[in-house]
Amino acid sequence: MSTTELLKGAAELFPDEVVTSAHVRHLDLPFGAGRFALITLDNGLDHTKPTTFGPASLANLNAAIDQVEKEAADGTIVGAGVTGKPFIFAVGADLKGVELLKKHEDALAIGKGGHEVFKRLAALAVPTFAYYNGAAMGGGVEVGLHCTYRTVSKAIPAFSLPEVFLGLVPGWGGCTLLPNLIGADKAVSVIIENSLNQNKQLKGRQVFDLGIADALFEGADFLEQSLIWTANVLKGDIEVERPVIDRGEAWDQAVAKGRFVADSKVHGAAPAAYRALDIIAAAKNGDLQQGYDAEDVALADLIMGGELRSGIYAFNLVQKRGKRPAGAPDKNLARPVTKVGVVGAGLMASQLALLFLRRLEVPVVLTDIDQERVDKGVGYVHAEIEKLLGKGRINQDKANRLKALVTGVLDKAEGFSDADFIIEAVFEEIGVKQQVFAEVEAVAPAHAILATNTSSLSVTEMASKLQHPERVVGFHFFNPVAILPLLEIVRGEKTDDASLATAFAVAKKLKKTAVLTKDAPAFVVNRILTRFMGEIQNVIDEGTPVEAAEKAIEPLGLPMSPLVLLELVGPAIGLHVSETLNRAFPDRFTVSENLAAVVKAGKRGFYVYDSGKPELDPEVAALLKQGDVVLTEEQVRARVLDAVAQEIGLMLDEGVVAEAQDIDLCLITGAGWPFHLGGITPYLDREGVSERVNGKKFLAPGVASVPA
Ligand SMILES: NC(=O)c1ccc[n+]([C@@H]2O[C@H](COP(=O)([O-])OP(=O)(O)OC[C@H]3O[C@@H](n4cnc5c(N)ncnc54)[C@H](O)[C@@H]3O)[C@@H](O)[C@H]2O)c1
Repeated sequence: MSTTELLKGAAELFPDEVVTSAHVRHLDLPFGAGRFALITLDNGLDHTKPTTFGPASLANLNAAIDQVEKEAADGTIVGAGVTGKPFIFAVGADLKGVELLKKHEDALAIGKGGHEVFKRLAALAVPTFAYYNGAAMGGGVEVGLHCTYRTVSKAIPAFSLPEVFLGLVPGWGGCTLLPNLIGADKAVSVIIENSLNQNKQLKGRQVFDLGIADALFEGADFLEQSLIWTANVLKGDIEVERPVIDRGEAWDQAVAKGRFVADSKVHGAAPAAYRALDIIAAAKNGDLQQGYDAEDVALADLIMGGELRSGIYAFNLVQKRGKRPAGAPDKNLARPVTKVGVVGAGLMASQLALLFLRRLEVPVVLTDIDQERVDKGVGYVHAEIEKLLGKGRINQDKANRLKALVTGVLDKAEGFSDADFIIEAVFEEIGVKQQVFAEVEAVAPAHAILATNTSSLSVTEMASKLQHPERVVGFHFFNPVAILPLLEIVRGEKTDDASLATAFAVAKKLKKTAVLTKDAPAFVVNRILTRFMGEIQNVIDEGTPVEAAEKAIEPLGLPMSPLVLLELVGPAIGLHVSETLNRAFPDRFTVSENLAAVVKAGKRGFYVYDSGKPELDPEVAALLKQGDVVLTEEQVRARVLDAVAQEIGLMLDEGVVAEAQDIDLCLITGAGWPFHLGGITPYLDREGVSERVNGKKFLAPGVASVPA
């Protein structure tokens, strides 16, 4: 089948494709280097709608190459280049269309379509150049990899091969060409490590340093500089040197390292990274066509699998729902925030002070119960600003300005009398928090918002003794604050719209993913995690060995095992939250005697790491009192997943969040729950757990589901 026929057939599968044009214009290169054809990829929309490739877009590029091919063959042009519309080069395959594909053969056709078109670029009779002028991802990057040379702008906002992150492989040449260009080690870092590291993006300089691009230019006159460089290359005045690729053992080691990274992130539970690594491993022999064929098969298999649907679902949640939170009140009601007060200068409070300072750049006042603690909190913020300065993330002026904006006081009246937004992060005890809010209300302006970072207590109860409970909101951050994007915004019974709107406006400035939750015990993430961990603890308490209980959860591919997570949270905090939830829902949340004993013994967790790997601490083993019911791994998994599905079902019935999507958004952004699961509800739906437990699926048909 010809490329044109292949793409025409595929176009019917993508009914709503936003079509990218590939416009060819001609220009004379500087220094008399000759006539040049420049293809510009453009979908005709502004830069917020990046250029993508579906079959019709590929057909347009194919037609542009028809023209350029003739000109190259008859000597009309000396070279050809590809660039993008302002701020965007191209961001790859049209995922909306890919999601709709229902047959393996159709998925295969999409892979082949891309390959056939891009390969023609590589086969032109003249040298080709990709000018990465703006964001380049996936298929966009791969178009450029087929060119002879590449330049990149210092100003590009993002550059990545994010396929593995989404549940695919870079399947239009990425897995094959990149290791052949820059070596397996660097290719693995881009394709596997960056993707699995929350889809880390490269900046222009890194693209150049990695050897993906041959030249790096300022954003302001990028195309002009690129064309001058092109002229110099074509005239032989600039010679591009490429490293000799080590095809020996180093290649195998790089692939092994990639497998180690994949194992540590997804524990074999998601296939994409492993499929990509197989192709990278095979690319060692330099046989490009063999690599492209393997890419086609892997891509089609993955498009038909569940991981991609979950990946796209999760991506859309974070990109869309995360930015436009469901249930947020009219943003025009929000009041300005020009000064922030933070009560407590402990672990969370000092991180919060730093965050408010950096994002709002307004005065931030910290307070605590003694001067030493206040000084420690301010000292922490200063030290973090110094670190940012040291890393070149801010300049000296900004560091000085930020440092001058943060102060510490003992007297709340002195610090908070002109603050508009005051957040408390003191001990997790309702009495202490009520007392703190009463003291704050006595000195703060009437319009000031009183926010609480409580992890599990009732916001309504906390506000109940105040004169103005309507200005209290829950503002629950996750530790580490700089890394976890989630912010659960809790509406108390009396919270008014203006206070809530202000909370959402602040969250936006803090660049957090805000999710509105009802004032229910432990809100979203802590409630689900506590039920999840609680059920694992239950099966351990009943008699299943610790190692077997942990192993049963591995197929979920969580970033860490449940008991390692407990260590991170702190067993005492875990116990405390389970006690709160046990008071609220005694039928479902138990307080484990074994966990209480571990906490009482002052242990930081169940494991010791003497051998480098977690092993049950013999002292903890001696403390454990277990029953004699030993479950199989399947039974443990079923118990735990059933418990989670039941809890989510109840939370949705109670209206803790608006929809199941919010649960997934919370788990992804607040607990690092894997993208390849799409949070948790698509997984529970797919595994039949939701229907078994609640009689129905969490998500509507077609959302994040696998094609029938
Ligand atoms: N640690 C976490 O991972 C985490 C995550 C999210 C939310 N939280 C919540 O944040 C809050 C603080 O937790 P933390 O881990 O930072 O605790 P922490 O013990 O590190 O800090 C609490 C600070 O509050 C101070 N404090 C106590 N009473 C005070 C008062 N009356 N006036 C002023 N300061 C007072 C203490 O001296 C201490 O410095 C808790 O509500 C907790 O549930 C904690």
